[in-house]
Amino acid sequence: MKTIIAINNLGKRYARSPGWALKDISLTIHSGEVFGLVGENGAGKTTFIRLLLGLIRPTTGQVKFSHSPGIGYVPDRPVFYTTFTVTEYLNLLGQLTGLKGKRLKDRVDHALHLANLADRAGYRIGTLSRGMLQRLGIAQAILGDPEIIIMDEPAAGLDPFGQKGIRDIILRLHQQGKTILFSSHYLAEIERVCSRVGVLHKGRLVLNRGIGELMRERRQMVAIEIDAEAIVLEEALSRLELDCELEGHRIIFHHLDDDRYFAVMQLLGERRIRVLSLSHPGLFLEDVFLTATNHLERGRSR
Ligand SMILES: Nc1ncnc2c1ncn2[C@@H]1O[C@H](COP(=O)(O)OP(=O)(O)OP(=O)(O)O)[C@@H](O)[C@H]1O
Repeated sequence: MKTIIAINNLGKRYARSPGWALKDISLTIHSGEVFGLVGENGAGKTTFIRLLLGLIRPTTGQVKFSHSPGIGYVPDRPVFYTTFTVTEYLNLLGQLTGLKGKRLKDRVDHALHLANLADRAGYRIGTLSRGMLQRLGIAQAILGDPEIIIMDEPAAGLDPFGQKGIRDIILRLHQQGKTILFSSHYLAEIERVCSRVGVLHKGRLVLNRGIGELMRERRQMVAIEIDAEAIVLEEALSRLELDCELEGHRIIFHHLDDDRYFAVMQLLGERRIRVLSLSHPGLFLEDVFLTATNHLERGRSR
């Protein structure tokens, strides 16, 4: 895999701010990957994106690009001239970046098509819905055919249809070989479109893993639903030294091999507790996120 962005020991401390907004971030972005950045409010996502774009200067470290790739940027709230039509606006932007003639028309048509806005081409921007505006933000970012596209919470505030619209565009861009980096609060979005996820927590990168790798690990996770409150087994399970969480009537095991599985079944048998179902837990990335950011109160019933 070819490195396209190498980030080394990146840190940012804003003037007159007591702490670090971002600290010790080292990360490699590969060409053609879709990298999703998650983190709670104030975790440092926007700061990271601004540093990548060179909009602010790092306090420590550096961002190196393998060559000079074009970069398209979709801010979290793109601002437009609302009296322009969609096509007029994209034409103007294209002209400002030096496009003209057939090439300009082709690029505008391509951007409209990719952002699923072709049927709104003649509409005034002021009449567009929130989801359409967000897609117009993507259309303007891809107008110059950049190699890298960086988006700050592209699906924020959109309904499920709007979110899916953004996901579809990201997947289309990925198919075209673009390198995409975006931040999001929607874990389902990250899970569906990203090849890798990074979790920022209080300015630090606490997790940086491939989605495929996380999926494989997930297969070792097993949730057992029982006909009793799981909390009654807390002591016995901790004596067996099992890595698990108790949630209502569910016990979630992180790595349940055959021997441990047998021990658990024996324990349940002794207590006359019935197993209602066995499954792989559902909210996969949410668990990963919560564990990485230490919010999960392990072993406690909720
Ligand atoms: N211009 C600034 N001056 C001082 N502090 C700032 C500035 N911009 C951001 N911060 C602080 O840096 C930290 C990281 O903020 P940042 O906006 O990067 O987080 P975020 O993860 O994007 O949050 P959100 O999800 O709410 O957008 C926060 O504590 C924030 O208050």
